Amino acid sequence: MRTYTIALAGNPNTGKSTLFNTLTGLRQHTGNWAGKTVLMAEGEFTYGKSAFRMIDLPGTYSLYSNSADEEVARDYIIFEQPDVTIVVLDATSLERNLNLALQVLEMTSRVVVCVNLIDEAKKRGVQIDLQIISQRLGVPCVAISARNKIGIDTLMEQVEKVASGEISPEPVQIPYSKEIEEKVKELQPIIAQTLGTRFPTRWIALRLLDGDESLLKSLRERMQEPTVPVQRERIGHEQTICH
Ligand SMILES: Nc1nc2c(ncn2[C@@H]2O[C@H](COP(=O)(O)OP(=O)(O)OP(=O)(O)O)[C@@H](O)[C@H]2O)c(=O)[nH]1
Ligand SMILES: [Mg+2]
Repeated sequence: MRTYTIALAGNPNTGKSTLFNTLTGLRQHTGNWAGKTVLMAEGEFTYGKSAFRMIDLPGTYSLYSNSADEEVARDYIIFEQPDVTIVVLDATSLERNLNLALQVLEMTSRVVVCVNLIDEAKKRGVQIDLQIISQRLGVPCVAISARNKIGIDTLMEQVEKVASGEISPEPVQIPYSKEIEEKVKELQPIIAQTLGTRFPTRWIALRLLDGDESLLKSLRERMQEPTVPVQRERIGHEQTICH
C-alpha cells in the first residue's frame, strides 16, 4: 500500500489538531522539531486504498519567517514537500484565513483547502460558496466540521486524488508589480541552476527579493553553502533585491 504524507497548515485555532486527532486517533507520536522548541505531532491512518502519514504543523498567520513556528511550517512545506498540504481555514473568518492559503499556494500546487467550523458558520448565517473559492484558488475546496466529524470523507477523497495525481491542481498565481515580476524572471533561472527544479523557483525568488535571511540560512544549511545570490541593493522603499 502506498503511503502519502499530508501536512496540515493554517492559522492558529482553526481546528488543525481536532482534524488530526479525528483522522489519526491514537496512532500519534509527538516530540519537538529538530533544533526548535516547537511541538511536532505526527500520526498515521489508512483511508480507502491508501495509507497516510499526517503532520500537524504549528498554527501560523504567515510563512514569512517571523517566528520559529513559521520557520518550521515553511521549511516543512518547502523542503519535505508533502504529497498534499491541507490548508485548514476557519469558516467564520475566511477573509483573514485566506491570506495563509494564498501563501501556501505560492509554495506548492498540491493543496486541498479545507473550510472548517462550518457548523459555527451556519449558526451565524454565513454562507460559503465552495465552488467559487475552489475556482478562484484553482485547488479543491471542501467544507468540514472537524469537531462533529462532518465532511471528513469528502475531504479525504479530494486529498487522495491530489496525492495520487488523479487531480493536478493549478493554483492561481498572484501577480506583483512590473518591477518585481521582472526581477523574479531574472532570478528564477539562477535559482533553478543553483538549487535544481525541485523547489518552487518563483516563491524562492519572491522571498529573496523580500530579503528573507532566515530562508537563506535554511537553504544554505540544506544545500551546504550553495552560491545563492546574496549581494543586495535597495530598489526603492522597503524592497530589497538580490543579484
Ligand atoms: N464549532 C466547532 N469548533 C471546532 C471545530 N473544530 C475545532 N473546533 C474547536 O476549535 C478550537 C481550536 O481547535 P484546535 O484543533 O486546537 O485548533 P488548532 O488549529 O490545532 O490550533 P493551534 O494548534 O493553536 O494552531 C477547539 O476549541 C476546538 O474544539 C468545528 O468543526 N466546529
Ligand atoms: Mg493545534
